[in-house]
Amino acid sequence: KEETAALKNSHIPSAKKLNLYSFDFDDLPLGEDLTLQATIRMFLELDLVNKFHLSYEVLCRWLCSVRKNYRPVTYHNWRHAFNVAQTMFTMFTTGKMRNMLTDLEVIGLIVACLCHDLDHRGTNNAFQLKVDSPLAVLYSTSTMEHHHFDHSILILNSEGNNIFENLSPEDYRKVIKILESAILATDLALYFKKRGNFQTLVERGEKKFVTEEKKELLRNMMMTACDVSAITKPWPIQQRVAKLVASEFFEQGDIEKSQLNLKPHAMMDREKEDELPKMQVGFIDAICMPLYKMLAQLKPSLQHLHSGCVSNRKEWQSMAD
Ligand SMILES: C=CCCOc1ncc(C(=C)O)cc1-c1nc2c(CC)[n+](C3CN(CC)C3)[nH]c2c(=O)[nH]1
Repeated sequence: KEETAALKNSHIPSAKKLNLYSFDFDDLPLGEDLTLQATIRMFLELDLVNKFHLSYEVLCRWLCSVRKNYRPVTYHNWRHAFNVAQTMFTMFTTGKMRNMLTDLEVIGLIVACLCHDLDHRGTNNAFQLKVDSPLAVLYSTSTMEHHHFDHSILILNSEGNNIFENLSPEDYRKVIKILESAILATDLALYFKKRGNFQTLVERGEKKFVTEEKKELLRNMMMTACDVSAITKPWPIQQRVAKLVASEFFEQGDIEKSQLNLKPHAMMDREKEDELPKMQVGFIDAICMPLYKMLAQLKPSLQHLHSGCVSNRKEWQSMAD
């Protein structure tokens, strides 16, 4: 398609120009095409095209397919996936995590970030069950996350979209396993289940994460850290994103009230909008802060994420007071 050719023949701006190495990266100034070029730039900066003999044209076609397979929902759209991937890129580079991971893990995680919310409908797992969506029949747990992974495989299996076509059969099997585990890990229910194990390792001063099990645990904690990384951004960015998240939550709450005659979760009830700052502080304390604290303990070069989260918590707390 012409979109693939346009991207393939376009001049890709430098990482410096795109501010890709910053934990304070803001996608707002970038137009749609520039988000695709910035993603290509990340693959080039990580030298993934050479290391895995990626066909540049297939990479461009695959990226156009991924973006097209995100629905234009209020928050869980292409830009969310793009931002999550940029945080992962910055954790690898500025955050100095790269030397803890193999090349296969690096490409697996970047692809997982870009694909982790594919075909999201702007509603959560609980909602799928409430409306008896076919997805809930297919997957009773981590419903959406299983669908996002499925959709990732669907795209890879489409003509001219398999970026992993030149990998050895063994590497192919490994990277798909990394992809599946990483995408499923974005279900916060799984994060809660595994966080204790990670805490034990970090408190014991684990630095290497050598066994397969420990590597998978680290990768999956990184996925959650990237997924909620908007909570660490400079306040004006965090406030803008929180409004998008809140409106998507409220859209679901509206449906639950009007069409399902159900009382929505407070977070999804626009009549409780004044409680959002308090809920954000709760979300930060329950989910975000412990994770960024552990990651900063493991790698001091990740401290910026923790500091951003601390400073946004102060902003939300002052709004709640
Ligand atoms: C202002 C509040 C509404 C917007 O909310 C947000 N805005 C931005 C971000 C972000 C990552 O930047 C994150 C949130 C945000 N996300 C939340 C999530 C994850 C889907 N949960 C689940 C449900 N609970 C278990 C029952 C844990 N509670 C949240 C919350 O209170 N805020």
